Amino acid sequence: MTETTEIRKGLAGVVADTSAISKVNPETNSLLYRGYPVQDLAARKSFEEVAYLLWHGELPTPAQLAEQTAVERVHRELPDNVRDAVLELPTDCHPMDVCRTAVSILGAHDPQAEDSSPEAELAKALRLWAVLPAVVALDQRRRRGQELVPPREDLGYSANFLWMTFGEEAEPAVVKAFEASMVLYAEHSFNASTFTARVITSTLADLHSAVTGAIGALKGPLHGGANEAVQATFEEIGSADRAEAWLEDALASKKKIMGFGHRVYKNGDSRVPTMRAVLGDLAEHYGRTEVLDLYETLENAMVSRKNIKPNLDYPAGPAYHLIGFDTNIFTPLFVASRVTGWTAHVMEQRAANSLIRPVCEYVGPEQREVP
Ligand SMILES: CC(=O)SCCNC(=O)CCNC(=O)[C@H](O)C(C)(C)COP(=O)(O)OP(=O)(O)OC[C@H]1O[C@@H](n2cnc3c(N)ncnc32)[C@H](O)[C@@H]1OP(=O)(O)O
Ligand SMILES: O=C([O-])CC(=O)C(=O)O
Repeated sequence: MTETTEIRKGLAGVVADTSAISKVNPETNSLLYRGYPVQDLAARKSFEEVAYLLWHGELPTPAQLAEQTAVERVHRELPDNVRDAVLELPTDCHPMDVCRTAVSILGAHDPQAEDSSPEAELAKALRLWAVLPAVVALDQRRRRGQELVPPREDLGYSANFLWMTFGEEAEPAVVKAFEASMVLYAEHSFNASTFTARVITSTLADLHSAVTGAIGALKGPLHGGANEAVQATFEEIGSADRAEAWLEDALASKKKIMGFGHRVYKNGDSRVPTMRAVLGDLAEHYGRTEVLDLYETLENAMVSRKNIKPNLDYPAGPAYHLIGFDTNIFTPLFVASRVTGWTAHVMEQRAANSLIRPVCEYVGPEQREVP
């Protein structure tokens, strides 16, 4: 390396490959999945249709959707051996550890684990997507000392997810809100967890390994873990009248404010307006509009103090809290959604693979003799 080598810490701004799956445009503050604006997909399409779009590049015809739905509904139940393994895990480990472990075990049992043909990759992606709600729901229930609730084949993906988690049918307004969050979380180009999945795939490792690694990358609070951290912040602050003082203290002690800022968007996150509206609907639905006061006060204070805007995790955290999910389950909800984007990227990477292996500038000691 020469003295003029430019080092891009965190690969910021580095264009590592091409992708046809989604386009994040910070200039226009837009996000397209396969060309479609995400806010329009969230308003008009089901999560099942969006999953199909991400995997296949086009929205499904009714027949294609019916075929995918039939497979998804058959694979909703957690196999006994995976369920038993999950139940063995300590209840004080993080639910992301449970997700990561469950996906790894599912891979070990998958008959097509080592088959990386496009057909097998798609089949594995679909099965994993279908079964993840059962992992998340089981984990929340076992921690609460509740019985497992089996899936229902007569419900759509989101309604069934809520059914398995809470053991009762969710109201349509809640299903709609949850569904929108699943669509918004599904895909976001070369974010850290997706890039992790692509790095793992680039070594020709299997799809379950890529998703297991991606879950590890998503867990951190600088990425997916922020939605949980936002709820913790809200609980620490307590009420809107304390938000400004809390923020002053937090900034004075150089704390990162979770749910704010983004590596790519510098003027707000394209998904926030839609998720903020969803949070507003949920707050009205549950009669909890005081949450919105705190939300707005903290956002306004952060923008006026630092000019840093919220990211998707900021409205998603309190929205999931209102629905009734335990805080430590929020990032696994992100997993259940993002598994669609991750696996679309696994397939795209495999179709035009090159081992991902950057270089670094060595700054350790010069060569020396072993004493
Ligand atoms: C769905 C998602 O994964 S979205 C991301 C979720 N993550 C979070 O919400 C965690 C909080 N946010 C952050 O830590 C950051 O904004 C990141 C990691 C998301 C992006 O960070 P980067 O692009 O690397 O920017 P970086 O962290 O260098 O921040 C640039 C400056 O803004 C400040 N900044 C950025 N975000 C925040 C924040 N949330 N709170 C306080 N200051 C912040 C940094 O301290 C830094 O200030 P400095 O130049 O005075 O040192
Ligand atoms: O793109 C990123 O860096 C993080 C993000 O918003 C996401 O993965 O949804």
